[in-house]
Amino acid sequence: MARYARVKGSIALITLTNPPVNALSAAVRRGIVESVSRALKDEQVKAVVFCGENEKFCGGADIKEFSGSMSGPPLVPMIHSIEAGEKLMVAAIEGVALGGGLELALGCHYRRHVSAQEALQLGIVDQVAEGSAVQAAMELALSVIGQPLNPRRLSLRAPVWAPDVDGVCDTALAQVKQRSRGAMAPVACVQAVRAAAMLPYSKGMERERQLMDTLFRSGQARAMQYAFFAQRNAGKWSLPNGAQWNNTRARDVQRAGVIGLGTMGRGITVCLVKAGISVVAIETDAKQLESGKKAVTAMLQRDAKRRGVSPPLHLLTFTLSFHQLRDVDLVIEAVFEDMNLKKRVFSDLCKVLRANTLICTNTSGLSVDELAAVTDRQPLVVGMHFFAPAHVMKLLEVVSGSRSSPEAVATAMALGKRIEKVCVAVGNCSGFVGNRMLKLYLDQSVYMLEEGATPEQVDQALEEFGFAMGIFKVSDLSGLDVGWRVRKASGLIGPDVDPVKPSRWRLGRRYCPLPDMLCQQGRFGQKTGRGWYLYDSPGSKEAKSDPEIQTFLKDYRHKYGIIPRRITSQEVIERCAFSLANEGFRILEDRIAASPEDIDVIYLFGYGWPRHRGGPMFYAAQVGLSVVLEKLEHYHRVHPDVPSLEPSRLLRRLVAEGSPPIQQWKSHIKNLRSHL
Ligand SMILES: CCCCCCC/C=C/C(=O)SCCNC(=O)CCNC(=O)[C@H](O)C(C)(C)COP(=O)(O)OP(=O)(O)OC[C@H]1O[C@@H](n2cnc3c(N)ncnc32)[C@H](O)[C@@H]1OP(=O)(O)O
Repeated sequence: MARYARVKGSIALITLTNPPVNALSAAVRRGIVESVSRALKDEQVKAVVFCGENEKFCGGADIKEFSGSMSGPPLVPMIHSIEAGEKLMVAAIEGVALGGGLELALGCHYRRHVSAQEALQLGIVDQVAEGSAVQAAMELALSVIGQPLNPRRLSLRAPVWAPDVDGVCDTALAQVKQRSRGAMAPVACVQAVRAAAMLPYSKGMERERQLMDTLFRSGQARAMQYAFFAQRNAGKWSLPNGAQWNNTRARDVQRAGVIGLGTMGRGITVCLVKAGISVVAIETDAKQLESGKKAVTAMLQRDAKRRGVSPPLHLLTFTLSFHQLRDVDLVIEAVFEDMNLKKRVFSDLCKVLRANTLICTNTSGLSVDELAAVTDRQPLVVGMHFFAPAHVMKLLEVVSGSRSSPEAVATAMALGKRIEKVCVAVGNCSGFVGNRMLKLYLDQSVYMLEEGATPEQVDQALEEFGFAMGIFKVSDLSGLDVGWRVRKASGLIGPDVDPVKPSRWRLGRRYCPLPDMLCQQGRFGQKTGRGWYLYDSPGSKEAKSDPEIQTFLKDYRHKYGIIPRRITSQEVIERCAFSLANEGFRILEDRIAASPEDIDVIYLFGYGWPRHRGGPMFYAAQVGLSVVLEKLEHYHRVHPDVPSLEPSRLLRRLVAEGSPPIQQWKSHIKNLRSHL
């Protein structure tokens, strides 16, 4: 809707009213068209000022409408009629002016913005005002009423022609194509800029419309719209006992403790302090404490310098003494990923913490219930699974154990939001959601190496699909020794395993010993300068093909009598993506995740899944569930020794029920026990 009011005698004030961000829904567009027409007809009105309710100009087109049939006045003709209007039009921009909101502002003859110095420099706005933008816009309108409008109409401006504009666009296009990894919209943006710079206004607009039509109809647009709402819905968590985001109060956290100042503990400390929370950071070793202190201080100083503020170092206490934790509201344990060590820390914490202090564990997959069981406060224990580097990565899995209280979950979710993470509440199982699925994706990748692929081929296929980095590059970055240690701890590698020709069969299923064999050679990835790839020196980042790995793989296949075959990019994507989705369906069956959207958000923000592909569950829906089922059945027939390739019950059920849209999957999961 749009509200119309006449103010200061000669000004029509049109207020966009569609909370929370005044998106341009059909009703809003209709309201604008009617209000503009009224203003144009009213002889007393000399100028029109547009603003948004609650000091938010406009968040753009209403994305919710994109999935249905569009009704109401179309956006572009509406903006054209404003621009062509015979009365002065001014946009009073406060808060946001995004997408169609910015277009509406650009259609006006004058603009202002409350904070965007950069927009001023770019010539997008004419003045930056302190105080009320609406008042400033009205004063501006009154001061320019009567001046000719044609020079203010953007459609009448000559294209910005530079002699080398074509070359500049070619260069930009090449760069964008490389960076966008298959995403169509960034490429179309450069093409639209080229059209704007080189063609007359109407032709440029026509070209933009064509580009927009293509994008609008694409699966990528659907994926991005889905990802947008999935991200926002993830915050609206619910537990089977009825507790949910809007009926459970989170506790206020003023002071927190962080246990362990390794890579994760340092990143978590930085996040908390940046959000204004006092942190007591604990180490057991003086040297480690000192190096943690230096690293955290340096990170905060760098960040503060970038933002032109002073680093909040006064919020930090570094200590070797657990007793300093007695006043904190919440503790995040971030010690080494070792169950016994974590249990010891949890018992020690209970001796010093107040009885009502929450204990959170930053584990990437250990049982939250098992850890909670050693404490005197099981309802106050939850998992907070951060992703490395913790001060950079947006994702936080909040793990609700079987005895975690709604208040503890609410507090961890609220704290995550406060430190600007995208939080997803998940249930407790080995690996939770993200790493439980990752295991199967990693398995498929190494099986393909056994069968004939190289790390380069697998990575290239994944990067062409849109991942920022292929799985083998990611493994080198995170360190191959991490998984090796986990496999040792879980008994998959031990004294019984032949070090020269290890078995390819463990726990009744196929096992690929290649990663273990690499670790035995000291190839831990970037940190040792050698992993699946070769690096110039330990710690360097540029991955180069390593002929030794090619020979190693050849020898390995020869040793085990494997005849290598050509593996296509299609097979790489199918085996990786469909394995992920298949485990995602099992996770939904087990009720470890509340919805497919939550799983997709985890993969988008924690594992580099390309946004223009929505997430593994959305991708499966887009490819078609019956196709995914057929492919999984095929791969399971070919690899009967890989039970995880067997299609999940839920996938079969959904296909049998006619492959309903992803939003309806939840209602097809009935009578299954929930862990959330
Ligand atoms: C009819 C014409 C069709 C063709 C038009 C072609 C040209 C125009 C294209 C566009 O305009 S596309 C849309 C461009 N706009 C955006 O992409 C903005 C997206 N929104 C945001 O980035 C953020 O939401 C924000 C505006 C910066 C606000 O961020 P904040 O963190 O303050 O709040 P959120 O939690 O993100 O959002 C609050 C609430 O509002 C809903 N919402 C936000 N933007 C839109 C929108 N454009 N359409 C519909 N709904 C929107 C969001 O889902 C949240 O809802 P709830 O979760 O609270 O229900």
